[in-house]
Amino acid sequence: MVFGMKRGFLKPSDRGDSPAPSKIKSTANAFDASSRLNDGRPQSQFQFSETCRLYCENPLIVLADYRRPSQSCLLFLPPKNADIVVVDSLESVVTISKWQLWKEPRPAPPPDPPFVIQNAGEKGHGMFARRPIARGELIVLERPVYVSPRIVEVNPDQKKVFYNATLAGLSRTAQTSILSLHNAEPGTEDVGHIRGVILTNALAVRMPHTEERYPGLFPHLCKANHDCTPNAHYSFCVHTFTGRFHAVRPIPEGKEITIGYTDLLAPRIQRQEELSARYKFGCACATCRLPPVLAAVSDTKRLSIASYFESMKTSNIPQGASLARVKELVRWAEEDYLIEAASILAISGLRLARRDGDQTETLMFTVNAINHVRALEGNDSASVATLASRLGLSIQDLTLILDKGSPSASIDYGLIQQLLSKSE
Ligand SMILES: C[S@@+](CC[C@H](N)C(=O)[O-])C[C@H]1O[C@@H](n2cnc3c(N)ncnc32)[C@H](O)[C@@H]1O
Repeated sequence: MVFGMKRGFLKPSDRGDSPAPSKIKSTANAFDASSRLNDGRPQSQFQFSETCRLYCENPLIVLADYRRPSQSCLLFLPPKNADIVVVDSLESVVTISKWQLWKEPRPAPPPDPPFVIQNAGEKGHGMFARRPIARGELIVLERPVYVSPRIVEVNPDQKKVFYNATLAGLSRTAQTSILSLHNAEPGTEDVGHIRGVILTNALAVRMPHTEERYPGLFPHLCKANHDCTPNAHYSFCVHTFTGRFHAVRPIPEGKEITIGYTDLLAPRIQRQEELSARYKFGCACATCRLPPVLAAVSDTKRLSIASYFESMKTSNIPQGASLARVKELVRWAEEDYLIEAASILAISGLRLARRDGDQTETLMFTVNAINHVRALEGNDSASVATLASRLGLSIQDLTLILDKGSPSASIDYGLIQQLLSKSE
């Protein structure tokens, strides 16, 4: 579950070094192969000299800086078909190269992609619905082409070489997709294009070997524009190493598919300031264009939810929280299609109801939470399975219940009761 993750987690102030190539050289010309690292020897056994450069074919690993073993390395995956580059320390690169997931077949995108990338006027390119998309439908699923930690340690003299190498190992298609991403960061020409590209486009990637989320670049996902009431949700599935968008409400054919880049619970003025500072645009979405009275209502609702979340930081069940208040906040979140917030609130509500021994409310909140998590992350989400198991219901039973009607209002609670009594 990706509660709380938002696109803008990588700020210019904490980005470290993320420059890049102005010219892409072929990998073979950029480095001398002088050592190999495919026999699993611990990195401490390697002799690093200032000019040491390293190649491995399976998978291809290029050690681009070498003075300290912890410094940044590149890993191109999968072997001989480099559609992903991972930048990390040597220790991590060795670990990553051994992930089982590279041996498994690559996850397939939806067979009939419901989106198209096209001109979005002043916004540049954008993602649009090719056909009507249902709530909870998987819109796009893809692996990142470029993943790096937030702070990349590179010797200043070697930055250009290093960042040239990061792209040089990729397939032509993957290179082209990175180079076609928008760069909203001025003044990055000196170190190359990719620094600004990461700042403008990065989405959070969960790495199986660390709690840290890494910035990742995706060919299609990064083409989606922002809306303060987005109709799609980004999540990252660590088991398949894929980023996904799901529709959080029905999207009509031709409508733009949008995600939230910033904290959607912040008031309008704050959202606009952040979008302007980081992404260099003034947001003119429908929520930002609300007349003053309605804008104030929208801000109040969002701030109230944010304040409840703040109080959840000290306790899962905040002091003084009541079922009535949580229900009201869920309703507000649903009215504004803030589905991620609605799902977190519903989970909080179910905890509260359980504490109070209120079985009916526990059931209602659990189903409500499942319904929203399904919209955010799809039926195969681990969070859906966890919530379903709390009810003692199978995913099939749940699907039967929830697919009778997508809005939470039309959930068939009678049927749930029936199934629950059957499973007891
Ligand atoms: C991740 S890119 C999105 C794809 C981009 N539009 C493109 O052409 O590749 C982010 C950039 O898109 C533009 N953008 C995104 N959402 C926007 C919006 N709601 N209004 C205006 N520009 C937007 C801004 O230039 C922003 O820096």
